[in-house]
Amino acid sequence: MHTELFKEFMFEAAHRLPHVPEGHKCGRLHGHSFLVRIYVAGEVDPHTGWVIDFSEIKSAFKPIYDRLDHYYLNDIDGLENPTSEVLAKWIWEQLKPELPILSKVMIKETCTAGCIYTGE
Ligand SMILES: Nc1nc2c(c(=O)[nH]1)N=C([C@H](O)[C@H](O)COP(=O)(O)OP(=O)(O)OP(=O)(O)O)CN2
Ligand SMILES: [Zn+2]
Repeated sequence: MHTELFKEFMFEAAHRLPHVPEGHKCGRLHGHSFLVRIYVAGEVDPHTGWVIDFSEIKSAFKPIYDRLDHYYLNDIDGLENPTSEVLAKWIWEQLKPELPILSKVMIKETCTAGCIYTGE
């Protein structure tokens, strides 16, 4: 049986978008409670009944979480223009080597707006 799992994380961070048009509200410094949903996909092990222990996803994401939570995202290498799209790809690139069965990274930066990156 093949399944896709997810685990959610929330972090708080500040950012501004440097390439928006003059006067755009996102050019100003502001913050979000970012929601990150990490997806993995694979075969369910018949003995354990799972693809991977959710806690392994948490452990793999922890060093990334520690770089993001309560930071100014624009100061982080690779996040100088921290849109949801750029952030989702950045997280993918950090996480994929540690979690090869990673299948998607979803970011929600507000209650109504977000992005899904699948590595392409
Ligand atoms: N494609 C993208 N568009 C925007 C991004 C982004 O990362 N990718 N980011 C922003 C801002 O960071 C902004 O904080 C979030 O945008 P928005 O949904 O417009 O914010 P609101 O919650 O104020 O939206 P309303 O639905 O109008 O209340 C902007 N665009
Ligand atoms: Zn924003």
